[in-house]
Amino acid sequence: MDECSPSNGGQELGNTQWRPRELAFRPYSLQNEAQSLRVVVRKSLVARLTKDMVETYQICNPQFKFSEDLNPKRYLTTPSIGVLNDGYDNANSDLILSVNYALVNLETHRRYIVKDVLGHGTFGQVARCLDVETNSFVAVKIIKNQPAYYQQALVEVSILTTLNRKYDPEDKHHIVRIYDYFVHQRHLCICFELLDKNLYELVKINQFKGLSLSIVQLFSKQILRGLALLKDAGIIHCDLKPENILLCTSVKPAEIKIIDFGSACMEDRTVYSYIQSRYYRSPEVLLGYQYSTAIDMWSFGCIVAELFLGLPLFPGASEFDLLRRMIQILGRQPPDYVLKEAKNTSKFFKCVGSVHNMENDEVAMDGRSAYQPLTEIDYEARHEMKKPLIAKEYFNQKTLEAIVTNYPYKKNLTKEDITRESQIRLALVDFLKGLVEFDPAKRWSPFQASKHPFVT
Ligand SMILES: Nc1ncnc2c1ncn2[C@@H]1O[C@H](COP(=O)(O)OP(=O)(O)OP(=O)(O)O)[C@@H](O)[C@H]1O
Repeated sequence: MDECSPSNGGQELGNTQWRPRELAFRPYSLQNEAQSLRVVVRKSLVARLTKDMVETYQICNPQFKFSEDLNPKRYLTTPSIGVLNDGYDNANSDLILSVNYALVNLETHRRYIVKDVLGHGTFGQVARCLDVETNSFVAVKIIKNQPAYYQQALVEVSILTTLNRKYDPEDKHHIVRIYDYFVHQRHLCICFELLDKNLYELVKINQFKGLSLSIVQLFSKQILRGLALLKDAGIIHCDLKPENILLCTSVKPAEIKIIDFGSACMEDRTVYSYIQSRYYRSPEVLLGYQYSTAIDMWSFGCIVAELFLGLPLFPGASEFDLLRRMIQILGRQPPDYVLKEAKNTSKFFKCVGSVHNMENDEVAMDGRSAYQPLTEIDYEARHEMKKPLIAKEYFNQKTLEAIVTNYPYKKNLTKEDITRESQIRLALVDFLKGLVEFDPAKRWSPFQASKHPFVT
C-alpha cells in the first residue's frame, strides 16, 4: 500500500482536492523532503494512470470491467487489409500480424505470441514472439503464402536441421539454431533462437567508420568456423552478407551467428544462377560459371573488408560496375579458363586473341589474356545504347593494399599502437587477397583461411 492509496489516508482520485495526507502536515523546514515525496507521488500517479489503469478505474468504479479482446488491433504488417486467404493475408501474401496474435503449432499445441516485427525479407516477415511453453522469446519467420516460397523455405528447414543436429549438435559453429516449424493458416512458420542486431546495423551505429581490428579478427574467426561446417556438409549459403550475420543476445560477449539459409543449396544441386546479393557476388556467379562453396568464401572476404573499412569493398551499382571495381581493386581479371567457359563473358569482355589450350592458366600462352574488359562505350554499343550504372568511388586509393594500409587510424593511438596495427593491416591485406581471389580453384578454403596469421 503506498501513500496515495485512499485507504492510506489520501482521498479518492476523482476529488480535485486530493493530496497525500502526510504532505498537508509537513512543517516548512522539511520542504526538501516534501519535494521528493511529491516526485514519488507523481511517479506513482503516472503508474496508476498507465500500467495500473485498469486497477485505478476499478477503485473509482467497482463495476468497471476490462477485456483485452476489445482493444483495437495494433497491426504489425503493412498493408494490413486482408484480401487473400479468407482475409488472413494482405495483397503481398503476408499473414497480417498484430500485437499478441497467436501462432499455433496445431500438432503440439505450442503457442507463440507475436510481440513485434524484427524484419522483412523476400520470403516473409520475422516476428519476435513469446514461446508460451518456455516463457522465453524466439524469432519466428512467417513465410509468404505462395507455393514457391513455401517449397524453398522447406529447403531452409531441412538444411538447418541437418546442420544443427548432424554437424553441430553442440552449437559451436555460429549457425543459428532452429527450434520448431509448423504451418499456421497456410503459412510455413520457422521458429529460431532469438538473435540481436546484424553486422550492417553494427557498422551503421559506428557511423560507417569500421570496427576495431580485434573485433574484425574475432568475427572473422567465428564466421570461418561456420563456413568450415558448411563446406564439410557440402552446403553453399548463397547469400552471405553483413545483414545475415547477427549478434547473439546471450551473455557471451561479441558472439555472432549466420542466419538466412533461404537461398542455400547442396553443392551438387546448384540449379539457380541468379544468386548472392550484388556487393557480395562472386566473379563466377556474375560470369555464369559453375560454382561451389568457394562463392561463400568470396562473400566472406567482402564482409571482412567491409567490417574493417565501414563501407562495402565492391559497391557495384550494376554488374558492370561490380566487375569494373573488382578488376581495379585487385589489379587483375578473372582467369581465361573461366572466361572461356562462362555463359556471360560476352556481357563484360571482348575477345582480343585466340584462346589456346589454357586449362587452369590465368592468361594466354604469350602472357596476355585473350579477353579484354568492355569499356563503358563498348558496353553501351553492345547493350542497345544503355549506359551502365556506375556509382561513386568511396575510397581515394585504387588497390586493395593501398585502401587498407592508408585507411585512417583511430585517434589517440600511440606510436607503438600504430606500428603494431600497421603489421596487422598487412596481415589483413594478405588474408583478403586469399579470399577475394578471382580464380575459384585458387581461392582459399575455410580450412586454409583459418590457418592464416590474421586469425590465429
Ligand atoms: N533469429 C533471428 N533473430 C533476430 N532477428 C532475426 C532472426 N532471423 C531473422 N531476423 C531478422 O529478420 C530479417 C529477415 O530475415 P531473413 O534474412 O531470414 O529473411 P529473408 O526473407 O530470407 O530475407 P532476405 O530478403 O534478406 O533474403 C533479418 O535481416 C533480421 O533482421
